[in-house]
Order: sequence, then structure tokens, then C-alpha cells
Amino acid sequence: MGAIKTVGVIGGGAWGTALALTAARAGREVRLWARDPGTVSDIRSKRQNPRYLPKITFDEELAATGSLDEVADADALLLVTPAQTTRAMLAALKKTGKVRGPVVLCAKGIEQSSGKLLSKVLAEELPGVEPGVLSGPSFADDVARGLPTAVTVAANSAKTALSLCEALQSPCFRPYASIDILGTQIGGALKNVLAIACGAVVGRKLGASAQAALTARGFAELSRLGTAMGAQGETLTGLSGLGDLVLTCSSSQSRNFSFGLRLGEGFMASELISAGGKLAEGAYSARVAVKLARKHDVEVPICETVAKMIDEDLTIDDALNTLMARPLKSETAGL
Ligand SMILES: NC(=O)C1=CN([C@@H]2O[C@H](COP(=O)(O)OP(=O)(O)OC[C@H]3O[C@@H](n4cnc5c(N)ncnc54)[C@H](OP(=O)(O)O)[C@@H]3O)[C@@H](O)[C@H]2O)C=CC1
Ligand SMILES: O=C(CO)COP(=O)(O)O
Repeated sequence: MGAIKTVGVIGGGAWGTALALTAARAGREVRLWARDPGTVSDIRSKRQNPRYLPKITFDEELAATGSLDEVADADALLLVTPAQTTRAMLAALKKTGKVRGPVVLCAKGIEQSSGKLLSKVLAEELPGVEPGVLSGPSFADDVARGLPTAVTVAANSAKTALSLCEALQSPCFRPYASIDILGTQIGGALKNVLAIACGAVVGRKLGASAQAALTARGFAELSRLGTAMGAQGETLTGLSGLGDLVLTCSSSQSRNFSFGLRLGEGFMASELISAGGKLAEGAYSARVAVKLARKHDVEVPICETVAKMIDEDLTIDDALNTLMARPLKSETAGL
């Protein structure tokens, strides 16, 4: 593929807007699709997205539109709507008949209905289109404000991965190229579930030691599943794996961590979900992550406990008892 001059961003939420700004800062011509006409109008006329990035006014002018046809033929597309909308958005893109560049998956999750990673969903909906994955420790608000950020950008070929990195690189945004599409998706999907657990520990005031233990044992789950599925070791310990896990498990800026905080404070998951509120992808991928782990014969007790808190309203105290009462395990191989 040649140099990427135009970038189409699908999704007018916090991350879609932040990535559109990133591509604009990197000198690309950017078109941003949002389904909400109010968002399109705010971005065009005020250089703001007050619903998703309050109090930020962009230096950059973004061409926002409500028409997918105007975005689909860009040299590269970034798909930035929630994970569970990926299949429908890809089907809508297919209908335009205009997609020609790589489609970079930027959502973090697993398809609930099928248990498939989003790259598999892309291969089914738009066969022949080159897949990409962008993931790593990156809060949209930080990125939109131009704070320094590094992420992993994976594709099946080094050439495409490097072209995508060049297309997004700027003094405040540093992408690292990878050819491990699968591994890059695992970290993003699992860290959201594990961040809910860490938030719950903090919300219940169980202490910094418990939070660190949960993060480390969470990383063991992420690594076991990633390895069983064929991820590369460097990916799991890299930005999209350990990097994003550490960020999300330690900051109330994370929506998943904040969702967990509320669980720890005593709210039931069913109450929080029915109240709406901010997107917490881990609440949608916890159960399916457990199913995926079972399929690969991998134990993921923390993810399993989070799935029970979400699906069965297991309380934080019962969750803690379940985890602490597990039979003793070894931390190293060969014991
Ligand atoms: N925010 C962050 O810091 C980061 C987020 N991500 C990931 O990016 C993905 C998107 O997150 P984010 O942008 O933050 O989420 P937001 O909640 O901020 O925005 C979601 C966007 O998706 C749109 N949307 C929701 N449902 C549909 C649908 N059915 N069809 C089309 N558009 C839809 C919303 O439109 P509408 O306004 O009309 O509802 C909105 O524009 C998630 O998977 C998240 O994990 C990854 C890295 C960082
Ligand atoms: O993925 C993110 C940071 O890398 C954003 O995390 P939350 O979706 O939990 O806010």
C-alpha cells in the first residue's frame, strides 16, 4: 500500500474524536463520521465534542459528517464505535461499496454473541480488507489534550503496520508497529474486565496491596489466555497488554475502573447497567472472555468472578471470599 494521505474515522465518541485529532496533528486529511447530528454540528461549528470530551476545544479543524459514504473511501479507516457494534458498522461500510484501505479496529472487546475477536468479525464482514488493530494505554481525554501517549498499531504485514504508524505519528503520539494482530486485541479486551475487579477492590477500601495483587494475578490471566491463543510474549508485556492493564487498573479516569468502584461501594451491576451511564466495555466482555478461556482450557478466576458480579449480582464480599478461598496454586511452573 502507498502512503496514507486520508484517514476516515468511524465513531464520534471520546476515542473516535481523539483519534481524529491525532491523525489531523499527524498531517493527514481527516473525515470523521458520527451518527449523532448534534455531535457532527458541534465538531464542525464549535471545534468541540461536549458530550464526550467536555471542556476541550480543538486547535484542529475536523471535517465531521453523518454520511458513511463520505468517509468509507479514505486511504485508511479507524473503526472506533463500541465493540458490540462492530459487526453492524462493518456491514454498513460494506454497503457503501467504497472501502479500499485497511480497517483499523480501535474498540476493545470480544463479540458477545459469537465469542469472536473483532479481527475475525472483520474478516467475515469485509473479506479481503486488510485488518489493523490500535490498542494501548491511552485515555481519550489525555490524547485529545495532546498529552504524550504511546500505543501499539498491528497489521498482518510490517509494511502496513509501519504505514499506519507513520500516518498517525506526531510529537505527542508515538505508535509502535507490530504484526501480532491477535495478541494486540487480547490485552485490550481483558484489561477492561480486570479493571472492573481492581475498581471494586478500591471501592470496597481493601487496600493498595490487594489492588497490586489483583493487577499482577490479572496479568497472569491475560498472559495465559494470550499465550494459549498464540499471542507473542512481547505483545503481552508491551503497551497493549501490561501497559494498558496497569493504566486501567490504577486510575479512576477509566470508565471500567469507575464501574468497578461503584460495585465496590455496594451498587449492584444490574442497577448500574440499567441506569445507563458511561461505556464500560468490560461489563459486556466478561462472560464471553470466560467462555473463550474455557475453550482454550485456561483458568481465569478473576474474570470469572467479575462475570458473576455482572450477570448474577454477586456482591463484592462474596466475590472476595470466592477468590481468597480458592485452592492454593503455584506461581511458577514445575511446582
Ligand atoms: N475513551 C477512551 O479513552 C478509549 C476508548 N477505547 C475504546 O474505543 C471504543 C469506543 O469508546 P469511546 O469512543 O470512548 O466510547 P464513547 O461512549 O465515548 O462513544 C461511543 C460512540 O459510539 C457511537 N455509537 C454507539 N453505539 C453505536 C451504534 N450502534 N452505531 C454507531 N455508533 C454507535 C456513539 O454514538 P452516539 O453518541 O450517537 O450514541 C458514540 O459516538 C471502546 O471499545 C473503548 O474501549 C480505546 C482506547 C481509549
Ligand atoms: O482503554 C482505555 C485506556 O487505554 C480507556 O479505558 P476505559 O474504557 O476504562 O475508560
